[in-house]
Amino acid sequence: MSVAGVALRPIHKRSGSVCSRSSESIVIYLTVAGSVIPMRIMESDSIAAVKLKIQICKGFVVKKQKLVFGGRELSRNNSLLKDYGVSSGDVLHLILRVSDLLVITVKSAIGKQFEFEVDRFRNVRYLRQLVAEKAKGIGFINADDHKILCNGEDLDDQRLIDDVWKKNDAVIHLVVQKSGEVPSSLDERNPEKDDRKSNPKKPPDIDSPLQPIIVNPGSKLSPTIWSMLDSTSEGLQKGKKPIRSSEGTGGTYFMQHPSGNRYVAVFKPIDEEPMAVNNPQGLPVSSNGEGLKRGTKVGEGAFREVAAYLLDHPKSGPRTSGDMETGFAGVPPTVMVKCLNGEFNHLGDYDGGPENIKVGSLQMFMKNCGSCEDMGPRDFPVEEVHKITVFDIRTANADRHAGNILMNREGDRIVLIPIDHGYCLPENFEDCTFDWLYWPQAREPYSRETLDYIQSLDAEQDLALLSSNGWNLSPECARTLRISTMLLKKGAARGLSAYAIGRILCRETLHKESAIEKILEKAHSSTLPGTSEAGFLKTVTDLLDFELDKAL
Ligand SMILES: Nc1ncnc2c1ncn2[C@@H]1O[C@H](COP(=O)(O)OP(=O)(O)OP(=O)(O)O)[C@@H](O)[C@H]1O
Repeated sequence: MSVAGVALRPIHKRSGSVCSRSSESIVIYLTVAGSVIPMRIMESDSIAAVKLKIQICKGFVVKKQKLVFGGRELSRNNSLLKDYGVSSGDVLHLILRVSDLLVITVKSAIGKQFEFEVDRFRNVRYLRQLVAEKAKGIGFINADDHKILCNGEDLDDQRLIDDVWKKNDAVIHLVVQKSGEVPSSLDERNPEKDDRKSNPKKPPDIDSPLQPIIVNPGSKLSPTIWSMLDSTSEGLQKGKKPIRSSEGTGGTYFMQHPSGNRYVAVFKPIDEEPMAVNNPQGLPVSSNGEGLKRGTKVGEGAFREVAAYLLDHPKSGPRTSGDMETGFAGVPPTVMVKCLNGEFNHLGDYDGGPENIKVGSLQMFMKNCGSCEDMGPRDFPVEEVHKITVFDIRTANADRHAGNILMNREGDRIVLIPIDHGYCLPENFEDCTFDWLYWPQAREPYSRETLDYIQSLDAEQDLALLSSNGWNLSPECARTLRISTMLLKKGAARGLSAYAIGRILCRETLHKESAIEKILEKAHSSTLPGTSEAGFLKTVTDLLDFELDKAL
């Protein structure tokens, strides 16, 4: 992944065209990182065109932009600004998804060159450890006894990579040079910078800064989840601070391993979700409680994250208490926790008291080499795409863009890891969007194994599972799960592809209702008031059968 994702200077200045006045143009105001930028655009511009203009005039690359207006993400690129109700004088919030990973090239004094992808919030000490590891492999001895220079300057171990990068181009060129005597441990080199040394008696924020929230005492957490909780908790107790991700619209924190050498988990507090009171991106608080996607509520994202993990059954069947198996789609293990730390975004002063405790989802940090946004879909294995399509269809996911699928390499094979499920199981289908719909793999038939998995799904069992874990879905969300599961099973049984099934859930344009929305409308108008849920679903089933037969 390249750091050149967000160019901070205008990429191209064109006077007299996109940034200039026109008789049909309107002025909107973009708020970004605390500043307000007026922009002249055409009312009939599509969202894609506006993003392109922002790129041309302001230098922020299109795929790193998220626009929010009136509490709603302007996520459909082919829709027009006016479709979303934007008019002259309106204020749009621009959120920039800056990548956390930087590509760093390190050159040794003897000309050997290494390339690393390093999180921008890591420090130089961490980079030196990476160099040492790599150097060992090629017999380059005592690499740890070298110093790292950038433009001739000796970089202190505690300097953040982000800080170093700011003064440089897309790639940092560092030189590793043998030093006279470099102390091997951080404590020897700069004791006052280690929290524990400088203040050995400083107590941890609370006795146990992190605790799982277990609603049903009968349900057991898996050893994998316990190990994630233990490492995160120990990391916090050792002063390893949560590090806020620069990506995303909500507060997402990387939780460090006690060694400080890697991340173990990702914490998302409910009060920092988009449009919640403590959102660190400065999004306005939701006026009606609705989240960024239609049919979701602010503050429920963390529950949805946990529900996604619980519902992602392994191939062998529904997750039982304490189960460690990876789910069919590979949703990372996720649990609800409470956590206390001064690094989180707090409205008032932080005093470490009980009112500062945050509730949110804690998800295992998954090793990755970027997201599906970073490359075209051509090389993704069909089965990897299919497992995501199965999950998204059955949960009617309203936020499946390519940035929410991480990629990892296992040998030559690319493995896809679905993340960010805070908008799955919405109350309605209005904002269902699947980026994979236009990937070629979505048109391939499902394999026998996938078909068997799909037929094993049971929405009633799923609802009971969520309920036993403390989340009783609202009747509207439960209906979504029932209908989506039914659609997936019926479509797959007819031999339809993920594309053919998925497109029934998605709107083509902002105001054109999807097939499933039309079916629900028809079902409503053809059932009498007071009809039972089972009766209503029977009508939906008949209409769905008709729609699916049309797709054959
Ligand atoms: N389980 C995970 N393992 C590794 N990295 C993760 C994980 N979850 C999230 N991330 C990283 O954190 C970033 C922000 O997380 P995420 O996309 O879930 O936040 P968000 O605020 O919900 O985003 P969005 O604006 O897309 O809704 C991701 O782009 C990804 O790089």
